Amino acid sequence: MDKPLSLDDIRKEITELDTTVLKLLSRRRELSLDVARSKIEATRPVRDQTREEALLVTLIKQGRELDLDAHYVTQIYHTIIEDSVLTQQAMLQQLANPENRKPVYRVAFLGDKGSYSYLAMRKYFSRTCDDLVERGCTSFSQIINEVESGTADYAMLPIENTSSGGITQVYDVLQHTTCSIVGEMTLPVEHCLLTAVPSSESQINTIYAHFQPAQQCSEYLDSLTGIKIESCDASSAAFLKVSELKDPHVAAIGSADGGELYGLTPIKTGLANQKENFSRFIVIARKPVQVAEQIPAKTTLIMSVEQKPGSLVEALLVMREHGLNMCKLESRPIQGNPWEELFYIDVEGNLQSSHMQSALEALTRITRYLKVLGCYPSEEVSPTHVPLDKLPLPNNTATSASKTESAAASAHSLVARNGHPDTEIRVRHTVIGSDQFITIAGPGIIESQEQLNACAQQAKECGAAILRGALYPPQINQDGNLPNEQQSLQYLREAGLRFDLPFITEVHHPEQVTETARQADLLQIGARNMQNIELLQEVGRTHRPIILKRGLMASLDELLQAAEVIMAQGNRQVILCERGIRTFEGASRQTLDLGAIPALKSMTHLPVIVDPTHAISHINQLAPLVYAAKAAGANGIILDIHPQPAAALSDGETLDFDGFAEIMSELRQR
Ligand SMILES: C=C(O[C@@H]1C=C(C(=O)O)C=C[C@H]1O)C(=O)O
Repeated sequence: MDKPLSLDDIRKEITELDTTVLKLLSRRRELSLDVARSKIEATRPVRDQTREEALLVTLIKQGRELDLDAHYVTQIYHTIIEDSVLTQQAMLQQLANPENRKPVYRVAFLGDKGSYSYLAMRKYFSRTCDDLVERGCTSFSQIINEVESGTADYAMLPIENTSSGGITQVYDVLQHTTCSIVGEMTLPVEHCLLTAVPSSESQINTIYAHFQPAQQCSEYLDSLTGIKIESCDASSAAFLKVSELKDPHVAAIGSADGGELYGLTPIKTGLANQKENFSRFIVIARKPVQVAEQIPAKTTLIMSVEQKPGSLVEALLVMREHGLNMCKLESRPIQGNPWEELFYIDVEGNLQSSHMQSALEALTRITRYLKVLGCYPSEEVSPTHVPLDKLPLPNNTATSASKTESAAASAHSLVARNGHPDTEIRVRHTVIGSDQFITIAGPGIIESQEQLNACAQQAKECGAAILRGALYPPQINQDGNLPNEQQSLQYLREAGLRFDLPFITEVHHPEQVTETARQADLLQIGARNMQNIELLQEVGRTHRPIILKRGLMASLDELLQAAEVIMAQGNRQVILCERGIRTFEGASRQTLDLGAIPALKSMTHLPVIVDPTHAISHINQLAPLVYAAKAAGANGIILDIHPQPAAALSDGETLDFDGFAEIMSELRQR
C-alpha cells in the first residue's frame, strides 16, 4: 500500500487548489464583464434568470457526478452569480455616469472603523473604487452636511432594518436635503456580545451599545436583569470604550467583524429579535445619477397630499395605472406642520422611463408636494431557484371540487369558498396552494442534531420545500437524554439556515406560540389540538402560516370552524391537513379520507395537504397514498423520514432515505 501523504503535503495540495479556484473566479469575473459589454450593444438586461437556471441545472448534475450535493453547489453559485450581476451593474453604472469617476472617493458615514455603516461602505465601494477616504461622523445631519458642502463625495446612511423598521432620523434629514440617492445596499447584521478580555455572559454587568442595535436586540436585553445599558453614538464607539476598559464585566453590542478591529471577541452571537436581521443602506451624492437601462432601478419619491378623503389612495392609484410596483411606503410628520405627513415611496422603475415620467406628471397634478429623491440601481439579486421538476436527483437512489358548496361551509365567512380563488401562501420562495405540489419532510421526532441534519440534507437533495421536525414531549423525555424544546428549536433553526429550508414545528400550548413563531417559518396544530380554542386563537395572532391538522373524529365542517377561529384573529394563512380519521376499519391505523381533498377544495379556498403517516400499518402502503393525494388535488404532502427507521422514536410510519428519494422521483412523473 502507498504511504499516506503527510499533513503538510495534503495542505500544500489544498493551498494549490485554492489558488487555482481563485484564479478561475477572477477569470469568471472578467468574462462576466465581457458579457456586460455585449449587453450594452444588444440592450439586454443584466439579469437573465433563464440562463442562470439552465446553468444551475447543469452544475447540479455535474456536481452530483463529483459527489457534491445540490445544496452546496447551489449555495456557492448563488454567491458567484450575485457577484457577477453586481459587478456587471457597477460597470454599466460607471459607463452611464462617466463624470462621476474619480480615483478616490471621500465617504461620510456614522461612527468610526467597525460601525455597521463602515462595513456597508467598505462592501458597497469595493466594486467601484480602489481607494476610500473614510469620514467618520457623529450624527446623520453631520453626514449629510459633509456631502452638501462638498467635503465628502458620498454618504452611506442606514434607512431601515428588518427588526426595528425605518430609521426615522434618516428619513427626517432627507426631507430638506439637496442631495440625491444614488445607490442602495443591504447588509446582513449579526449582533454579538463582545468583550476585550475573556469573560462569560454571566459576568457582564454593563453593556455599551448604539440605540439602534440595542432596539434590534430588545428581547434579549429585556431578558437580562441587573445590567446597565450605556448608550453610544455608534457601535464603533461601543467597541472603543470596551477595548479601553479591558474589563471582564463590560461588553459591547456589534458585529464580530467590526469588533475584531478593536481586538474584541464575541461571547454570544445571534442577539437580534429577528433570526434574519438585515439593514438597508442608501448612498447619497450631491448630484443625481442616470441608471443604465440594462439595470433594474428603484426611484424614491417624497410627497404630501391634500387633507381630504381618498387623496392618498388617488396618488397610489397613479402607480397602479402606470404599472409601477411600489416596494416601500413610509410616513413621517412634516417638520413645522403639526399632524401633516410626508410619504416616502420607493417604486421599482427607472426615472427616465416613459411610464415613470407620465406617472410623475399625473402625481404633480394631485399632490401638494412632490420631489424625486433619486433613481438608483436596485442591488437586490434574489437567488434563482431551480424548479422541482428540473432539479437533477441523486444518482444512487432514484430509479425512476364538488358542484355545490356545502351550506355549512358558506356559513364560515372567512374560510368559505364563495367564489374566492385559491389562496396561495408564500413561505420564502415556496408557494403552498398553487399548482406546484410541495413536500414537507423531516424526522417525526428530533432525536439529535446529527439525525435532524441528515434528514434536512436528504430533504433538500430530493427537492422537499420545507423541513419538519417535532419537539420531543417533555413529559416523556424525563431522563433528558434527548434534546429539549429549546435545543430542538435551535437545531431546526440551524438546519434550516444551513440547508436553506424554511421549517415547521408543532405548538401544543398557547405559551409556546410566541417564541416558536419567532423562530419557525410555519406552525403546526396537531390533530388532538384541533379544537383547542385558546391555542387556535394564539396562533391566529401570529404572522406565520399555520398547518391545521384535522382531528381524528372531526368532520370537515368542524375543521373549517377551527380554521375560522384562527383566521378571525387576523392570520389568514391557514393550510388544512387531512391526516386520517377514526373509522371501524382496523387494518390501517386511521383511515385516510381522500374524499376530503376534493370536498374541502369546493368548500374552501384554503390550501389542503395530506399527512399519510398515521393512516397505514406498514411503510409499504405509504407511496400509493402519496400519489393518490396528489391525484386527488392536494397541494402537498408531509413525510416522516429517518436515517434508520427501525430505531426511530416517532409513533408514525417512517421512510428511509432511499424510499423517500424514490417517492420524490416518482412524484414528479405524476
Ligand atoms: C454572466 C451573465 O450575466 C448574469 C450572470 C450570470 C452568471 O454569472 O452566470 C448569468 C446570467 C445573468 O443573470 C450572463 O448573462 O451570462
